[in-house]
Amino acid sequence: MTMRTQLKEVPVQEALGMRLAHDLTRIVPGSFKGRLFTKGHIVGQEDIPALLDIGKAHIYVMELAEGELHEDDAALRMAAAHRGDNVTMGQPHEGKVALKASIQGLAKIDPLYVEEVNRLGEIALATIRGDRLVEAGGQLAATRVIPLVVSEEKVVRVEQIAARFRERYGRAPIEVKPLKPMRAGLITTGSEVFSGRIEDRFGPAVRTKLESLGSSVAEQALVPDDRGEIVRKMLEYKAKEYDMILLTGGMSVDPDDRTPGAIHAAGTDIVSYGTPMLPGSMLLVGYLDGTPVFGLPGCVMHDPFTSFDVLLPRVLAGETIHKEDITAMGYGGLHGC
Ligand SMILES: Nc1nc2c(c(=O)[nH]1)N[C@H]1C(S)=C(S)[C@@H](COP(=O)(O)OP(=O)(O)OC[C@H]3O[C@@H](n4cnc5c(N)ncnc54)[C@H](O)[C@@H]3O)O[C@H]1N2
Ligand code: MOO
Repeated sequence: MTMRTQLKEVPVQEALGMRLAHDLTRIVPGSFKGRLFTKGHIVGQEDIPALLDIGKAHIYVMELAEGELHEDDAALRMAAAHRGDNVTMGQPHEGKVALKASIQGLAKIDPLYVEEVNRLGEIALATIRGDRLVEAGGQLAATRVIPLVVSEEKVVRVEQIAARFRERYGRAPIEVKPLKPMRAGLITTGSEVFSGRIEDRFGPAVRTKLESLGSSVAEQALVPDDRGEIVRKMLEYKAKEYDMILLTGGMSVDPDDRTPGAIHAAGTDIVSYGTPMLPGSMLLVGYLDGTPVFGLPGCVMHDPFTSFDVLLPRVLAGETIHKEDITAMGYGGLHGC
């Protein structure tokens, strides 16, 4: 082993038979971005024009010093440090290692952890937002070091931050919580629906949403805009021990909007009526003796992604929603209006 990593530049015309020290990227706007050559590839005669085409007049021949890591090995070690339950780790690709969800579930990624790692410098850890639904195979994070060669000490620092996180929270920094199948009782308010003036469109929308997450609507009732009727139905569903009670419609400001009042009158501890996210600002979330209750405004029937799509996966993952979870939704919560 040499004392310092030796990176020797060799003109491509003289590189015949030499091994590439890293993946080489080709980008053609609009049609291609990826690796043209893989680390370890032995340069052949036919490769020389292709290398020149991507602007490589020289290649690196590398002898790694003790205490230094190649970008691929550094990325693999860092990804392994971050990785927790239900997360798969890919192979290095242009010095980058991706972490993906192996199941549908709730992504758990701590923003302060991500910042602490990135504060080290020469390290890039990019993630999706945590506490959001991720589908099986969906990406969670990708990590790499910035230089081609990095001191091993830097990677050890990442491993120490990850170990401290695990010790403190009893879980890995990046993991996916599985969703429990839950049975919901659904109460659809609205005299125009109850009387048959218009067809119910909320039931099918909520049913589809729950089923896509492995849960179901066990029972649905249509009720008029009448506080007493709504309260009675809620207490009936509570007695039937459904895992969740969902109410639709009548969530805004009209005199016929009786749903929030009824949810309160039934004895629900209201965590929040009103959510700083659009669409879904009139959503109510609370607990009736421990059973999660959602009051769903009209937009949930219409928009594909609302505050309900943020909060439902958390409830299905077994988490309790607190007031701070709601107030934190405003920043980045404007999706449409
Ligand atoms: N002046 C204000 N107007 C509105 C506010 C506000 O704060 N001030 N909030 C807006 C927001 S945000 C939403 S979302 C909507 C919907 O609120 P509601 O939950 O009260 O919805 P409804 O008034 O009950 O119904 C609205 C609309 O949707 C139809 N609907 C309701 N349920 C069903 C169903 N099961 N099947 C088919 N169609 C249904 C209903 O007939 C109305 O057309 O309010 C904004 N306005
Ligand atoms: O509950 Mo409504 O957005 O917020 O459309």
